[in-house]
Amino acid sequence: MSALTIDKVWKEYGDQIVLEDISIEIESRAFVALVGPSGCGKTTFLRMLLGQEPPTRGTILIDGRPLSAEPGPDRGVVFQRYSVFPHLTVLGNVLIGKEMTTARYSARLFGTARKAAIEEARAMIAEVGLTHAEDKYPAQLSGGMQQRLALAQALVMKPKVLLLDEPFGALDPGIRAEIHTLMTRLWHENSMTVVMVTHDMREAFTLATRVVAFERRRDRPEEKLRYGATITRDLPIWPPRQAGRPSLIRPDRDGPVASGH
Ligand SMILES: Nc1ncnc2c1ncn2[C@@H]1O[C@H](COP(=O)(O)OP(=O)(O)OP(=O)(O)O)[C@@H](O)[C@H]1O
Repeated sequence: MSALTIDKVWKEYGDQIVLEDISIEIESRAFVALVGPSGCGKTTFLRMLLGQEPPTRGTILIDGRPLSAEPGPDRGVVFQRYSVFPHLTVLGNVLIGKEMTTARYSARLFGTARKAAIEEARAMIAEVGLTHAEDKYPAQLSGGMQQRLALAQALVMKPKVLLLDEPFGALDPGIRAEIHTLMTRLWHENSMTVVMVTHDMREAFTLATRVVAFERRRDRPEEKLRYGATITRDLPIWPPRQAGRPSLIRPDRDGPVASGH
């Protein structure tokens, strides 16, 4: 389970109201694409789900319980850039999360614990197609490979909720299509709920189960500070997609495993 309940959430910075009265239930294993004009508070919303920012008012629950005050291993995040550590190799980047949580002070694992962690990391690296690049550093990877690495780094921690902030926004169209296929597979195979901010409507409709739009209802310059953005649309994708199940209508394209049609 990994359902999110956002109930009457507001976010204000000083006099500026950024988000206003946001309420939404996100069902377990959904893939929500969040769209909206620049500056309307999409990243702020993700940061609240991550636990980096508290709401000014309202509550956010995960599986019925309040979010912990700090980002925890139950939530993973991938940004458009800079999610990975430049001074660690591919393997080091995927291992670091385990090392930090298991060996809190030394950030090093030993013996069988280390062996098990390395095995898990290698399996995850294979999942995202980077086995041949295990010893490379991020600067030696293409943009698409870096984002695959960022996904592996987040997913090895088995997050219940994966938060994506325009993770594919800087990639070329061809590479983006490839990584969309990978993302779809990862969503089907891993038990997680995904919330992704994107500027790209095509991406939203390609990947999501539901597209949610944030917008300011009143946007005159003198009203900008007094009214925040809220949810103005909430569109389920048709035909419906369900994690782990092929789509009824396009099983060849929209499912966990390509059927070879
Ligand atoms: N820490 C902060 N302190 C003060 N204001 C902030 C802070 N973080 C965000 N804001 C303000 O909140 C508003 C929303 O910013 P946010 O980055 O969430 O928008 P966005 O929808 O993600 O934009 P974009 O699509 O351009 O990335 C902006 O006006 C920004 O200046």
